[in-house]
Amino acid sequence: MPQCCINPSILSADFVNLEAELQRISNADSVHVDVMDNHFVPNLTIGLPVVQRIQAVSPVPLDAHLMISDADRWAPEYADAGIASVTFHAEASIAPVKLARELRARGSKAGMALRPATPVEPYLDMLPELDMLLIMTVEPGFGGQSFLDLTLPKIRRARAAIDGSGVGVALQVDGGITEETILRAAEAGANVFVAGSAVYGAADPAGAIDRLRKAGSL
Ligand SMILES: O=C(CO)[C@@H](O)[C@H](O)COP(=O)(O)O
Repeated sequence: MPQCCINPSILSADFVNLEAELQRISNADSVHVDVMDNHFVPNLTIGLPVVQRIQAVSPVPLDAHLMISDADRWAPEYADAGIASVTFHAEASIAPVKLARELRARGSKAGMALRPATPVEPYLDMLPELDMLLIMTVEPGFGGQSFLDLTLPKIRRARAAIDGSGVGVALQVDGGITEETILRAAEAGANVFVAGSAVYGAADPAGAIDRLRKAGSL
């Protein structure tokens, strides 16, 4: 039975009533926070002080997805701030193995993300250094895009490598996850699912999370 985590993107939340918004999605396993710097991606969101504020009032752990340049410089600060899981982009790191080790040493889970066009093979040797591998299923930068089916073979290859390695790395997908696409991603081998629009576009976000869990169950 695959683990099925739904991580609604907090960026759609009402920041005035942040605590209440987070309570509406407290049946999620974690809250996925999109940090963008208008450099690694063409969009600008929030930084560490706001992420810390979200963490202070969140009923579930945070999963910070850093879509920022110079990950080696910035990601350890998120770990130092006590963020439960910190994911950096492989394309933004000069020394990804060293960075993953540093995140763990500072008390966070270590996640690494790959853009849709980045192959997984060059990174398979470092699976033991990771708690989570994120395969982006849209081009990072914006919510509301369509799921890219062309990423499915890469998800399958990553699943085979994780199973073959015997390490317990979670395989996360992010982008375009809906009640229609989640099963395809699960069948390919993903077991952690980020859903933004599908949750916050619904009248009942908690109900949407339950429906996604059901739709993605194998
Ligand atoms: O990081 C990203 C996009 O860059 C994602 O987290 C999306 O923000 C998820 O939103 P939907 O695709 O579910 O609307």
